[in-house]
Amino acid sequence: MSTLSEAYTDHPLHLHQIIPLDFDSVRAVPESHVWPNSDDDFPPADVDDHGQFTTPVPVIDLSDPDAATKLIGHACETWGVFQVINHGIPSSLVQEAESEVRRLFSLPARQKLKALRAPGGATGYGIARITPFFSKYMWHEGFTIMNNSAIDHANTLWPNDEHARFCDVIEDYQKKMSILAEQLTKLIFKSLDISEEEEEMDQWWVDPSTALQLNSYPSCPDPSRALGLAPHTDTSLITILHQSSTIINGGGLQVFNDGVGWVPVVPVSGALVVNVGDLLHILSNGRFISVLHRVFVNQNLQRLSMAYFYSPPTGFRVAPLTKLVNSSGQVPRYRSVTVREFISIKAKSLDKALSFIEN
Ligand SMILES: C=C1C[C@]23C[C@@]1(O)CC[C@H]2[C@@]12CCC[C@@](C)(C(=O)O1)[C@H]2[C@@H]3C(=O)O
Ligand SMILES: O=C(O)CCC(=O)C(=O)O
Ligand SMILES: [Fe+2]
Repeated sequence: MSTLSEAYTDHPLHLHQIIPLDFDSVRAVPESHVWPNSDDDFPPADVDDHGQFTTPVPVIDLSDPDAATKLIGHACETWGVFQVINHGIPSSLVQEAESEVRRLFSLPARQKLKALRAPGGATGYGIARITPFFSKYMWHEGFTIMNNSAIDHANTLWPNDEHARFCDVIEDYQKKMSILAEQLTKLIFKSLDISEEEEEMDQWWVDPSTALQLNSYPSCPDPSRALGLAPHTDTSLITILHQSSTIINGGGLQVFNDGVGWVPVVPVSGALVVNVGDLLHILSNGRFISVLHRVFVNQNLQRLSMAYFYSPPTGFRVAPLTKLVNSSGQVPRYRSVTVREFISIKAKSLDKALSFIEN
């Protein structure tokens, strides 16, 4: 059985597509990082007299899972994203993890480069994998963790015993995220009226593909000319995201909603953001939207986020769920692909990946 990190080895990148800028040393946005002005499409969504968005991203309370199921199904169908509260992850753990992430990105650039992602590798320090698809670089640095890779990289980042706290907190965070991801996936299937036993999923729950992506968006001398993360959809089944509470006027994470436009995902205290990814879009035969999202940056504040990507095992075949297609009299919109195959298609074609597997 291949692992998630092995799925990326067939798609090596060049070092200039991995090494982040030394953000501490720049006083202006270099030409390589200047994006055309996107003021034209922001703020597009309607705002009321108090400056509140009239169509905010749904916030769902998980303390009553039965009540949440319908709301989750509706949010996946209309937005492809929602925020969850009362999700059972202790806020102290989330805060500790955020402060470890801050400690990591506060290291000097030369130190962080010791944990640089290898050209054919999947884990470690570096810029977003989607970089080669754009002519400009993003105002972003990331650190990708898969399975136990945090330990190896943390040893090089903090050669003394300062890595232990980072490893312990991150391990605990990954464990709790995997429980929540499984719970959310089961609720999502329930909302589709699919029970987990119907689709041979035993192996799925035992050996899901998971990754934790730590993101830093350093403060930027001219945020109107830079972009934190370019528009993309996640390859995952679902992504669970914690964002630091920095409220960035007109910035931070934004999601695209057809008919509404780009809408900010305003941080709600204690909430986690849940995105529908491409694999759930395929399984639901396009009913659930793989949400397009992007990140803007701020002049004074660094923004941090932690994204937990949850997918079936890499060898698992993903196709529109039979029961769903049969019961609604639809035809399957997508052919079946293994998770590994889809990662490979996405690595080569990014936003065209779904159309490449369309029937
Ligand atoms: C499992 C993964 C999803 C991801 C690629 C990765 O190997 C780890 C990083 C993830 C990330 C984070 C930023 C946006 C994104 C598109 C990227 O370039 O790297 C996602 C990838 C994804 O969802 O495909
Ligand atoms: O930082 C964010 O809010 C979004 C991060 C993201 O989209 C990702 O890691 O895929
Ligand atoms: Fe994303």
